[in-house]
Amino acid sequence: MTTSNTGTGDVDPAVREELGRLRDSIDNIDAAVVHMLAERFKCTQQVGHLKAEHHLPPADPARESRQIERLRALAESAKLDPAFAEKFLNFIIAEVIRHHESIASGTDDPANGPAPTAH
Ligand SMILES: C=C(O[C@@H]1C=C(C(=O)O)C=C[C@H]1O)C(=O)O
Repeated sequence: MTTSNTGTGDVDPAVREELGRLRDSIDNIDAAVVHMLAERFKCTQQVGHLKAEHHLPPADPARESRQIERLRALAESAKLDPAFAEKFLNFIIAEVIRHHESIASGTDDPANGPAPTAH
């Protein structure tokens, strides 16, 4: 019978140390991703308010196509799976469009980010 390693077993200390070092980097990267996404959503919330104010549609498929082409090329040169990069961007854009629809209909959650200041 095989036993699964739950992470609490008798692991070589050198392996445990290497794992801990790698996980520290993963935690730093995850924090950076969260901060970058938060900044991106701050911008897209402002775009949403601008669009609602000027009666522009929430989604812009032509812009999205250009972004996807660009991101796929960037992913390829970074040795990241372009299909994954595309899926990831589409996932984010879908959420942004949902926010833009809520802003346009006046049902947006203020927790998603403030309206831009008056100009
Ligand atoms: C942010 C915008 O709105 C939508 C969201 C996009 C995004 O998250 O990058 C891109 C295009 C639009 O469908 C925009 O038009 O720039």
